[in-house]
Amino acid sequence: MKHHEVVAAIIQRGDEFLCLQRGPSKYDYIAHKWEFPGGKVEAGETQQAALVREIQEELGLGIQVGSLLLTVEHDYPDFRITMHGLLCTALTAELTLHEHVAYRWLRREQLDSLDWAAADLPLVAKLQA
Ligand SMILES: Nc1nc2c([nH]c(=O)n2[C@@H]2O[C@H](COP(=O)(O)OP(=O)(O)OP(=O)(O)O)[C@@H](O)[C@H]2O)c(=O)[nH]1
Repeated sequence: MKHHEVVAAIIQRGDEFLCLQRGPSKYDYIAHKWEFPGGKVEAGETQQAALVREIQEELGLGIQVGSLLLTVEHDYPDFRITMHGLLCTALTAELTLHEHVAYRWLRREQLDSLDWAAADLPLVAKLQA
């Protein structure tokens, strides 16, 4: 089965976290789910560089990458991911959705109100712990 190394940015602003909703997908278990922005790490790229690149591409946002919150191994029916969730801060205020369909800034205790991608549930649980 295919395996991807993925980085996800848990972007904090004050006491709120940035949550993004994916649009349609060929995989129904991913479509319209909420996630932290990010994507696949390319060959030869560091996790930090991949995250800065993805957040610029997806949101037009500059970020400072901080520490690792958690690495999650998750098996979806058609592929596997190793996802590193890194704590980040936004360097700019404005964001534009280039790939996602919606965004929300939510406080810790509100995070479990969203329909998250399955791989993100351990990240959400750790933020709420
Ligand atoms: N970015 C991101 N991907 C996640 C999260 N949770 C999760 O299961 N994934 C999955 O991890 C994979 C990451 O791929 P992506 O589509 O975001 O990455 P990418 O932009 O590099 O992909 P592409 O250029 O191949 O379209 C997707 O299958 C996505 O569904 C998450 O919180 N953030």
